Amino acid sequence: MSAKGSAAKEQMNFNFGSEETAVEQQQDVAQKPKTKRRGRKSKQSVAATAESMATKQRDISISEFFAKNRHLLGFDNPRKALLTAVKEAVDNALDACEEGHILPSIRVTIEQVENYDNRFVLKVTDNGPGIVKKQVPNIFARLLYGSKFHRLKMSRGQQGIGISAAGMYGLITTGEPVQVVSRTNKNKPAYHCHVQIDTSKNRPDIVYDEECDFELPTGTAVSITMEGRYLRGKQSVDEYIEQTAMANPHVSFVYNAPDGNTYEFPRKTDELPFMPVEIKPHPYGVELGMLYKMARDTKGKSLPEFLNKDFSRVSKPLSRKICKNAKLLSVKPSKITLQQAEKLHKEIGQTKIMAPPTDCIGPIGEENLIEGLERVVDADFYASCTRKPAVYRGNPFIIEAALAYGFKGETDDSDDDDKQPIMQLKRIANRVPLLYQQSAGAVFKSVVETNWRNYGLSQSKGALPRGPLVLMVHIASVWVPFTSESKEAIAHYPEIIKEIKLAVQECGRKLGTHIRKQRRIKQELKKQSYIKTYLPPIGEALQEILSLKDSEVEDLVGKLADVLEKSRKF
Ligand SMILES: Nc1ncnc2c1ncn2[C@@H]1O[C@H](COP(=O)(O)OP(=O)(O)OP(=O)(O)O)[C@@H](O)[C@H]1O
Repeated sequence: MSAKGSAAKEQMNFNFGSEETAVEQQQDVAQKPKTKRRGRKSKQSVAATAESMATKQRDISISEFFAKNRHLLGFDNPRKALLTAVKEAVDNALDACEEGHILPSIRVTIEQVENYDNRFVLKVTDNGPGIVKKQVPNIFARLLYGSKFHRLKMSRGQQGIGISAAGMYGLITTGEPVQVVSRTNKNKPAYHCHVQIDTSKNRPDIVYDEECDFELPTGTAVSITMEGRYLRGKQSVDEYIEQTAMANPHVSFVYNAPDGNTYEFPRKTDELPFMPVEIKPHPYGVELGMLYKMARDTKGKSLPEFLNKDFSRVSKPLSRKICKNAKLLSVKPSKITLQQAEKLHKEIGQTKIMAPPTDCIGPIGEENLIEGLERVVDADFYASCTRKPAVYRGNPFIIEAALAYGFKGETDDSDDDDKQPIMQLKRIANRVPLLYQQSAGAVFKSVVETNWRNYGLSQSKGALPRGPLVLMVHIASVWVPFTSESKEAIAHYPEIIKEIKLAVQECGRKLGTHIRKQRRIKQELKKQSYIKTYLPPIGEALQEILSLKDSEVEDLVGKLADVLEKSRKF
């Protein structure tokens, strides 16, 4: 064997372990000194072989994976788990009502189970269109099963994991199945079902089912018994409900909290929000591998037909132009090669294509944003801004911002900036409040990078500004780019950050004008009160100098006070 050949062999042995090396390795192990074990014989780890490992290699069901990694879905501790379960059920209830063009009326009830400190029954009832009997088990006891993942349309849910994960968490922590009652037609009975997930198969087991009555003509009630912890305050269920009410003025909420309190949020508007429609993907957002797969799976008979039918904003003439420029006019989509797909992909990138349609996303709207804020914050000043639609990775999105400044009932005469509270930042995605990981996402980054000193607030570097201020930022998109499956923070896409900054700056400018005016008024009032304090002694001095009568002095002081009043600039 040549030197080159033997070097190559050595290399191979090193990489893949030939028989020789395996024997050498065994000798190596045999030569290693045996460690002395004291006391009872403990089991020794036996070296695995490829064959012994092969006996253990098998499929992992998605539910087994998420049962082990429940923190990825927001079930990392009992307090957060309770919030996540409420959120999943309420988000679904709202999505279902809006898809059915029904003004949502939602009731959330959380009751502590007797004799258990940490066990709760959560029940969420909606007046939506209901769920057909056949789908109930899959929806509540099978992960990655849903109607929203494969479409491009704004909705709260998108992954198809939420409610079944909450049911699975309930089952794991208490052994209790999910209970569902749903009615789809007022002339028919409701369907009642107890269902639990078989985690090894990711399939539902129906424990019990029957026909029954339901309090509403159509709708769904889901009950989950689960381990949880109820604490009020920041990142609580209470805060989530309050912020959901703020971002959804068209929803009527009744919330029965575990401490016996009932909170009601009557709807502020009888108008349903803008109803988004489904769109096709935009060619700019499609990556090469996906384009290749889509072309081979398409029903289109030619490449231009594929581009025209499967994408938005590609007209027939434009689709022909793209294929012609890429010299692919005669290629059948089902026979396209990877190299041809790459040429097509390149040509798409070089062609000017209109931005995607935006009727797939609905903003809350400037008026509704303020109405929503008024629902929860009684302030002196409100401002809002809805930006024009923009696009990230081919997905259209809209950014909105609204702020409330100067909380009524809280006297704040302090000129000391350090005594001012830190701004309260509320992040909303597709009308759902995000309560965790505030500083991890694009909203926080954009807000701290905005120079709030320009708008009359104090701000330390890299921090939120100070002031009696609530700022709400909403992103509406067909696909919100969350940083994880638990949907807590928005990824740092530069296009999104830019839009957030522009929306926040517009509200900031309006706030700046208000704050400057307020400061002028304050200074003016201070000046006037100062002068008013000295009016009587001035009168007395004038009386002495000019020998005036008492009535003349009174008249003079009155006139001076009038002049002062009329000179007010506000
Ligand atoms: N209250 C309800 N009324 C009608 N349909 C519902 C209701 N709850 C759930 N669904 C249906 O069940 C599907 C699965 O819901 P699930 O919460 O698991 O996922 P999702 O809402 O699609 O997405 P995500 O995991 O992001 O929340 C939904 O897509 C919807 O079609």
